[in-house]
Amino acid sequence: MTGNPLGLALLAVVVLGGLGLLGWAGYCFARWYRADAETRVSLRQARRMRWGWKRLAPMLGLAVKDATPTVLQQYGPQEQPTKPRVLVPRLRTRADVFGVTVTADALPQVGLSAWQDAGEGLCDAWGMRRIRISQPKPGVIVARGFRREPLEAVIRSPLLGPDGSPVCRPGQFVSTDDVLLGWDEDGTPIVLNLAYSAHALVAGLTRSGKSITVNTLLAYASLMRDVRLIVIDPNLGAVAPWWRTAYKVSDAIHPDEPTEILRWVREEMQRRERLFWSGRTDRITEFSPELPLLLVVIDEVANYTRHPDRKARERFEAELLAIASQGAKFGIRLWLLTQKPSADVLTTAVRTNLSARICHRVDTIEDFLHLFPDGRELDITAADRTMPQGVSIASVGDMHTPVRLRSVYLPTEACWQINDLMCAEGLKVRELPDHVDLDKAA
Ligand SMILES: Nc1ncnc2c1ncn2[C@@H]1O[C@H](COP(=O)(O)OP(=O)(O)OP(=O)(O)O)[C@@H](O)[C@H]1O
Repeated sequence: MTGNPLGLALLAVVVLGGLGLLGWAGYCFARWYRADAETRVSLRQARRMRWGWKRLAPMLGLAVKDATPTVLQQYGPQEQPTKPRVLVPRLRTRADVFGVTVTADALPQVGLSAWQDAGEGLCDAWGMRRIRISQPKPGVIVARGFRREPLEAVIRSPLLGPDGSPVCRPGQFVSTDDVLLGWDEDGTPIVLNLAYSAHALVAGLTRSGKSITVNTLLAYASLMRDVRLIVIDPNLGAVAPWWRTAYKVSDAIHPDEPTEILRWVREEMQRRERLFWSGRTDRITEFSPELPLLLVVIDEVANYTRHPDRKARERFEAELLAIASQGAKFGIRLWLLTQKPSADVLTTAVRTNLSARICHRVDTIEDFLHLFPDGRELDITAADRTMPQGVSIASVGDMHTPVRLRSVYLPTEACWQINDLMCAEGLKVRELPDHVDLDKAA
């Protein structure tokens, strides 16, 4: 066979085909292996959709008959009339935790409106709860099928493995990496970029999901090698997991200690001002372990801004305003959390500088309007008793209009575990307070 060129060519084709098949099988296995349980269900569903497509498309009027004879039919024997061919749009599928996205070629007479008419049939045949059909560009149809509603699903943070323990390592991220906050109702990921964003305000009634949303931010930030965390929380809830590793922490109820921390931040801003001269710039855009981005998170800020000690309260507010209005260009990011976002909690001067807004369920439309002044024109509101825990109205980054956001689920226990990891790598900054005995608590 070695001397036979045809044999050699055949052997090469078989070997290459075999290798291609092996590569494809490897790719499918890797995709399957890396997927979580929900994505695996979607992957199975996507396979069924592809297999049944040739039969389904003509039934739903998404195929066309082409009577043009092929070259063979044209020049071959002409005894029988040529049978029209059935053209079915080519289908590509992409599975994710919510369902399957189908991309198909539009055919003549089978454009967007034909797909929209077939929407209900597709929904039933593909076993979806909802389907959204769009045409992102001429000739391409996208049908997004939802097995699960993104706003109803509880989706664990990608920082956690299937058993709920962290699958991340300290220093894994940098401030320019996107932080996945959650998904909107169409399953579009909502991300935040600490380096390119500014300050933020998070509001919502108690148990509406503020801490879980901010856990994600704190967890990613603590794993960024060019970010330092400063956490202030009079209720201890948000600060406790980060007590050992954050750069500065406070659980004081009186405003004086937090004011001291904010004063240090403001002095740091003054120190950084010199860099503007040497760098011939008016803002810091690049961060490093030596010049880190400072993320300041203050939970239940109303505790300080409405504290009965008027003088202490005013000192706190003065520092807060200085950081809110000037801090961003010096590499400071301020995140304020409050149950009630009213004017007596945060002055308009502070509030207008908090450009990212996340509003979990609030009591009144006025509370919602404090975050979204044009809220009456929106068709969504957070003053809604049916709004589930973990869902908010959010406007972050360069979003044009606010969206409903389902935050990823990162429970506080997981934050403790991430901090255990950091401590194991020698990143402990301080011991837990004297009165805390973790062994006893366990
Ligand atoms: N994204 C989410 N996915 C699933 N469940 C969530 C989510 N967010 C919140 N929850 C549920 O809601 C509960 C309350 O959330 P969280 O502690 O974040 O509320 P909170 O607004 O911070 O309350 P408080 O102001 O009292 O601290 C959580 O224990 C969890 O069970």
